[in-house]
Amino acid sequence: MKIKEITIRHLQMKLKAPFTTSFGTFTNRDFLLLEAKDEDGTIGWGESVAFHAPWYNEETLQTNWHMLEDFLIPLILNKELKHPDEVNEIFSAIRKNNMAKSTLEGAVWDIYAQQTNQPLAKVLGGAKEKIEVGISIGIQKSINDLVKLVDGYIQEGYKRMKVKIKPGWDVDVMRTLREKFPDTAIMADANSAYRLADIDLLKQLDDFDLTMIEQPLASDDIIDHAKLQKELKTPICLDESIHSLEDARKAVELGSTKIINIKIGRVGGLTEAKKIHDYCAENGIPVWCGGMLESGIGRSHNVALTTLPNFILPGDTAGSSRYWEKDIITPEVVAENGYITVPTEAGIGYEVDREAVEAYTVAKKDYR
Ligand SMILES: O=C(O)CCC(=O)C1=CC=C[C@@H](O)[C@@H]1C(=O)O
Ligand SMILES: [Mg+2]
Repeated sequence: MKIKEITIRHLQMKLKAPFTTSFGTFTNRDFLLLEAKDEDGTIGWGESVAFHAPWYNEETLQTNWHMLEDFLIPLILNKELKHPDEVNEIFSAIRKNNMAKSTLEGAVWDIYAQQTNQPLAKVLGGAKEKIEVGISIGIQKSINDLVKLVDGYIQEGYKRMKVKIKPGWDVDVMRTLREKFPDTAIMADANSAYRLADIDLLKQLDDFDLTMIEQPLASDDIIDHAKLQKELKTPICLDESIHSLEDARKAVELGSTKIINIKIGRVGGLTEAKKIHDYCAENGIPVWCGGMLESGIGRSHNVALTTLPNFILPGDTAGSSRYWEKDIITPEVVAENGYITVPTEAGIGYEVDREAVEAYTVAKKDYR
């Protein structure tokens, strides 16, 4: 396969509900969508999960565009590729910038799956016909608002609730949720809001039978997480700290984590995500697929990856309707009773709605 043309589009999609982070609240999702065409005219799609601001990691929509245009596209355009794994190898010469790398690598995987006439899930080595998914809920104005949201999602059939916590919005919140929903799988995502000095407060969360506490400490730490895990009954799950197979190996060997949230963009693409999945499977570390408020393109890649056997915990790949009035794929990703049926068509298994893509496009550039 030889990629002959690439188009990068900046899309701006309005979120159904504002998304609050440590950087503040945003009402739109701005992201890059990459369309690649090979010499046979086969078209593949990739999505950058970088946000418009560097609050989750150091990458942004703009840094991704720069890295793709000035470094990553020139390394791939018109190059003979036998397998998408070669992209990970070619990009190893470039430091970090994983979300930018993943954007282009994902499109190459989509083309490869179409050319071998297989669903993306199958070429990745997945076999599940449906995947179990949960829902991620941001910080709300009141505990009562949160309870209503959780109740609604349980009625929709979602079986796992991920609830963001931070100092002042943690123990009381989790106690109330556990009292209201004694049998529901509940986990907390702290997004690095705590320090090792908060250990006594975090130990109080052990009373609520949480499935895990995601990334309680600094986003670049595995040492303090190892110290904290020794004191906590609840498993720690790392997200932001894990950027590669090597990071995963070191964190597991140190005892910093018992569960890993794999996000394709954060680790540089599907090839690295598979390597982390396989390592964790060999070492008894369950994984699940995190979310980054993706459109249907990124969501379809998450669905495909989650079909691998060690994705044994529900991930954050909710249905398209969780975030979008109208997604850019047809059919949209639909979660029914907490499950998504895996597409069986070749490639990502969804059609791209070009009319919707153009409607959301605020900038675009072609590369040949
Ligand atoms: O995409 C989704 O539905 C989940 C998004 C989500 O929970 C997160 C996205 C990015 C940073 C965090 O806020 C959180 C996470 O850390 O997983
Ligand atoms: Mg997280």
